[in-house]
Amino acid sequence: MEKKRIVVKIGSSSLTDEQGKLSIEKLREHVDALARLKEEGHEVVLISSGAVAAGCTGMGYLSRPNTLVDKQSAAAVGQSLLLQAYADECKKHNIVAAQLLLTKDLYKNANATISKLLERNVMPIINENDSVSAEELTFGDNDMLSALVSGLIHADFLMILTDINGIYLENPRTNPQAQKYLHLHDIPDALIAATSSEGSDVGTGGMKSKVEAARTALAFGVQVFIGSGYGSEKLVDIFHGIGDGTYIGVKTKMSV
Ligand SMILES: Nc1ncnc2c1ncn2[C@@H]1O[C@H](COP(=O)(O)OP(=O)(O)O)[C@@H](O)[C@H]1O
Ligand SMILES: N[C@@H](CCC(=O)OP(=O)(O)O)C(=O)O
Repeated sequence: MEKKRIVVKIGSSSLTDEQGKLSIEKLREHVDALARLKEEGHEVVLISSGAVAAGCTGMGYLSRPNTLVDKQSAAAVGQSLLLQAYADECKKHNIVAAQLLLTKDLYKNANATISKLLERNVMPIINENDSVSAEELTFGDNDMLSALVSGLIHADFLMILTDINGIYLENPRTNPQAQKYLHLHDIPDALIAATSSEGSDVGTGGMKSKVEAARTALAFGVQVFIGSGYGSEKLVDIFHGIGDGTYIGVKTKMSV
């Protein structure tokens, strides 16, 4: 099978429990799936949210804070916990993890480093450098960061994992009858207008920021999947076109 360069973005909603706290069980399942993707011979880059959620307990916050400085402080506490958890789980698969904290001004400087890490079979784990970002979520959020990084490193595929299994005509939490898109060739303006920025309690940007990110990634020639999945085969399944979500810019079955 041809080696592909794959960027996987995991949102806060896919890393937290019902109380909004970092779930090591969920994180472990993601790492098992990332390891399977690497076993298939692909280069894998992870963009992971979750620093704010992981840091709330240490800061004494009962729920996700609203002010910028509170979120930045929670991220400062949570980022090290998040990375330690990833490093521990990666080690079980003999994967070395590397942390990159990027800002909008300087993210392009990471290109050579990411390439070198991939060359050495190390898995880059990227987040925004929340505690020094001048304004909240300067990339828009990690969805846009994942699209920009995908373009920067000439990725073949961007997989955006979230707590909902694809793009619906309307937010299914508001309208449970809403129809789901299985495949989109591109992201029309009407879809961006129709999607909501209302997300989960722990997430940022809702589906709107994901479809905007998908449009950016497509413009760079990167194929996109937005959806969810369970178990260690979920990312391999997404790659093979049988993921539970919406494929954008690709035929549902990828050639392998
Ligand atoms: N049209 C839509 N289709 C699917 N989900 C939508 C739509 N509009 C809004 N959403 C919401 O987007 C949420 C995912 O966004 P978010 O909470 O930011 O996730 P993440 O933490 O993974 O980035 C879903 O839980 C869903 O309620
Ligand atoms: N950088 C922040 C996450 C920002 C963000 O985009 O969150 P999400 O919508 O859950 O992907 C953090 O690590 O908590």
